[in-house]
Amino acid sequence: MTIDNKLPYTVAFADELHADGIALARRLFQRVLLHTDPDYRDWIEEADGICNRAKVIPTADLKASKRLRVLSKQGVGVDTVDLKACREKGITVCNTPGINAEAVAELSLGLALSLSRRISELDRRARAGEVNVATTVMGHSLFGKTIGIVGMGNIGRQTAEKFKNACSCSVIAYDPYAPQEAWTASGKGGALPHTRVNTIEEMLGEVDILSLHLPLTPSTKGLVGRAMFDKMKKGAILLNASRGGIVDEQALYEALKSRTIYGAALDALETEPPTKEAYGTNLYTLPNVLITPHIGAATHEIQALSARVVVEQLSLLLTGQTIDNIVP
Ligand SMILES: O=CC(=O)O
Repeated sequence: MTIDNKLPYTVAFADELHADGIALARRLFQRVLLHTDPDYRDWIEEADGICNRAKVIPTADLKASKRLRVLSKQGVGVDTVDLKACREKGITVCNTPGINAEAVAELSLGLALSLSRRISELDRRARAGEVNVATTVMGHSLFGKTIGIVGMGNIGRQTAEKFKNACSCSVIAYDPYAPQEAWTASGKGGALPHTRVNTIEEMLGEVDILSLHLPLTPSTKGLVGRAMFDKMKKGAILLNASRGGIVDEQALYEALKSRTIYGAALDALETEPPTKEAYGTNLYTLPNVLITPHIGAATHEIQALSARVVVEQLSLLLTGQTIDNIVP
């Protein structure tokens, strides 16, 4: 600590993080640089730590950094971080797994409800003054349906629980790496007798909803494509609130256009943020697609909490302490 009781470090915010995190950083650290500040570029010379959310920090900047020791990332996915460059520079990377889980699970349930009950479509049509829409349009119930979860980490497990508790859905799940408790225990008491399968293919013909909760890695890139859509039920919907690159978007477009599957709700796309050019092409033109701009964790509560954790973890690591959430 220095005379003003602040840690003698400069910390940069590369991205928009919740004001609670920034306020905490201002209380803890001697200098805080926001990406909107004119002197933000100083971070390369001066920052000991950097807080980030979704921005890709250029590899050249990481390599050029003079003092950077810790990159503290909000959220669980680290596909936007050049981990190799960080490793080579001795920069420790940490994230905030688990904190987002409830919010992403809530969104997944919301997307499924909106798609199957056609909520956003009918909202648009009601505003456009279409009459008798309520009597001429029908959706599908979620009650009693079967959801297939791919990836039983924190988010996949919460999603399973939400669909089961809210809509009495049966759960089939695939995750070769998840620990035993993922299959038998719920967070809120009571057993969750999920059916476990050894391959994704095994569940495809059974599920009404296929929900993806995986990281984007070389082995998951393009994992969900034509071969899988062809095996799904005609009435099935795909939910993706994880990462865009996991789904082959051209194959999805074709499956939706030909009604091989019923619909898709996507909070994650291969190109983010969705560009102006992309509107009006492919997926964006289809009525049976719902798109949200990667808002899985975008609640006031979760953003405030996880921004504070990002800063706390940064201060622990800069002061030589250890934490659980270090990314290997
Ligand atoms: O996308 C959000 C996250 O990585 O947690």
